[in-house]
Amino acid sequence: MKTKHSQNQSYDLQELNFESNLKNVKEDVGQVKVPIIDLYNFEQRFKEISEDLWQAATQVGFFQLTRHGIALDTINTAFDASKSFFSLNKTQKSQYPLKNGLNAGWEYMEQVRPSTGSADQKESYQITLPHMQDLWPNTELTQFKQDVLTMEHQAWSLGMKVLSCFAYKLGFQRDFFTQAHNKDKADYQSTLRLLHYLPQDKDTQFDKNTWRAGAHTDFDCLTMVFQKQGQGGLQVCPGKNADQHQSWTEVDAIDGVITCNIGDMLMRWSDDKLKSTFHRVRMPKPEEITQARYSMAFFCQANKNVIIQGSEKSYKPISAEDYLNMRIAANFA
Ligand SMILES: O=C(O)CCC(=O)C(=O)O
Ligand SMILES: [Fe+2]
Repeated sequence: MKTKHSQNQSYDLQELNFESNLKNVKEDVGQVKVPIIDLYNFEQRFKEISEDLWQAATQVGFFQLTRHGIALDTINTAFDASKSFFSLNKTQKSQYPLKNGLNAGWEYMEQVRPSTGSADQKESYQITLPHMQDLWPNTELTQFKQDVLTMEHQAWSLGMKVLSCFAYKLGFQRDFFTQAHNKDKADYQSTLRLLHYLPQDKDTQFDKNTWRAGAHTDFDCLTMVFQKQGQGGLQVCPGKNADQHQSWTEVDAIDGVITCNIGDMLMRWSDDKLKSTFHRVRMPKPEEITQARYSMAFFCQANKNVIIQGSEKSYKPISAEDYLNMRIAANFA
């Protein structure tokens, strides 16, 4: 477990200063509607879907996808693989440790959010394809790699579909973001993250700074979160700028429905048109306290050598590698 770092630290990135000074947010649960977008008949309905996604991403920053083409079976198989990995004992899991700065491997309560200064109550295993050497638990789990790779590929494909709609609306070629998230290149850095939020002992008391995942915005272009029915707790707070904060709204956890949010990389790339949104995972309620929560998140992160800058040049150009490194450094000691 890592030690706390100062909450009033100052960072080079404006995004991180927002995050470390996150306050003024009402603690009541709000009523913001998270738009639901049906991707049925994607090719034929491309323009209509693009308008719906644009509306959701510019107004709210969070949306949920239905009829997106990833079979429930694929998702459940990946959840089963995830559960089997986290069920290994610590000695087994520690053979596959998180590689420094590379979003690959296993960590246990190592992520400290700038907004809270204390460790998230979770463990995670991350898959970033070019960095998986020695990280697959093939000896313990013979089917794991295959099941997880299937999920990774399908999540990437869907992410590229959604991003093609944003490319179209931003006036880029439709495959602009697909080129920028090229799986065949060594500098690919999109990540599938398996998450296990820890069950808690009934009698443990936590202070109000303890979270399953402390409030944050994501570093990437687009995040897709897979949740399981009955394992809720994800909350969002629309409005990126700390002055505009409203209140937190709980996002429904529904099997097969994918919850998406815009990350800071795409907010920059769109000259702030698309909204990256604060979110967090609350601690379990008393009646849920002994229950674990499993989720999976796919982070579309542009390849390392891609330069992030929008057509209006509102931000200085920065490579996706430098951008991600600064964000990872602020979260992992
Ligand atoms: O587990 C969730 O529902 C959200 C996870 C998340 O926000 C993250 O890992 O960035
Ligand atoms: Fe997140």
